[in-house]
Amino acid sequence: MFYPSALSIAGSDCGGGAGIQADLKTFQELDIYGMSVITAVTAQNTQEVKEVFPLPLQTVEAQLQAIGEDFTPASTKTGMLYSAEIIQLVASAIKCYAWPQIVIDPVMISKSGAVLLQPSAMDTMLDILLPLACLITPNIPEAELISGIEIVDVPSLYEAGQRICSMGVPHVLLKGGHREDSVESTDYLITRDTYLALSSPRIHTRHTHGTGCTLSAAITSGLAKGNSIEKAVSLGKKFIMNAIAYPIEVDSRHLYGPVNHWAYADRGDMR
Ligand SMILES: Nc1ncnc2c1ncn2[C@@H]1O[C@H](COP(=O)(O)OP(=O)(O)OP(=O)(O)O)[C@@H](O)[C@H]1O
Ligand SMILES: Cc1ncc(CO)c(N)n1
Repeated sequence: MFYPSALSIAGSDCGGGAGIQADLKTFQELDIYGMSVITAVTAQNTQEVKEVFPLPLQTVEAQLQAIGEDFTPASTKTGMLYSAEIIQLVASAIKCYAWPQIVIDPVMISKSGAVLLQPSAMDTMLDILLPLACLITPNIPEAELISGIEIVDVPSLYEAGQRICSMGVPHVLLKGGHREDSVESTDYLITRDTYLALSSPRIHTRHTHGTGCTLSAAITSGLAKGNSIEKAVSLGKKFIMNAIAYPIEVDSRHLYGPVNHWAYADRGDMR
């Protein structure tokens, strides 16, 4: 029996709240052996992404190959992929090494507005990466861009999720973190013919840097341990709820403070 392992293919956030850093902290906290393939280095803090440096394709390819030749991660998540060329390398590695349980967090734009996926790369992501995944976790603006449907209420949200399923992915977790009008923060797990609403109280907080990355890494951890998608998503929701609800103050200058990666109440249930 092997120890559960997971791989994150994503960008580096030197501020430690999002990207690869959030993913590895989450894997560690959930007792997963974490691995990383870095696609880009960002110079960012809680206030803004100052610069984005995509890594040379050869550097990304060499990391994918090194992992593929020696490990089979039980599950893999993708985050910031930046370009069509990087997406092509990632899709080839997933197929070549037959990595199972792929979760796509379709990171496009940071909270401060920086481009983390070139607009021209979206079609490549949808055409060649999406069909390899078991789950995609868009926020509302990302789901609107992918589906071409404006989300104004729950029926249009459901329709957008179903449209994305019809593009070749069996499950869509459409995250409601951007619906600021609501008293609940509800995410919807959508398949071609069902949907499940997962709600938690909406917390008024500045500490939302890295919420999406942390949620998808927690779900990927649940999958690595052999849980169903439904169970892994519900465990992930619990993890992010606690990470937002019990913030840590790392520095008073922070704009969007980081979430707390080691703050969930019921560790027994998560582990
Ligand atoms: N203020 C909040 N209170 C409670 N839950 C929240 C809040 N903001 C976000 N969440 C939850 O955090 C998770 C991530 O959602 P969100 O929509 O913020 O993702 P995201 O926009 O992809 O994040 P990121 O900006 O890190 O890419 C979801 O489960 C969402 O419901
Ligand atoms: C590297 C990276 N990935 C994802 C996010 C989330 O938006 C971010 N801010 N930075």
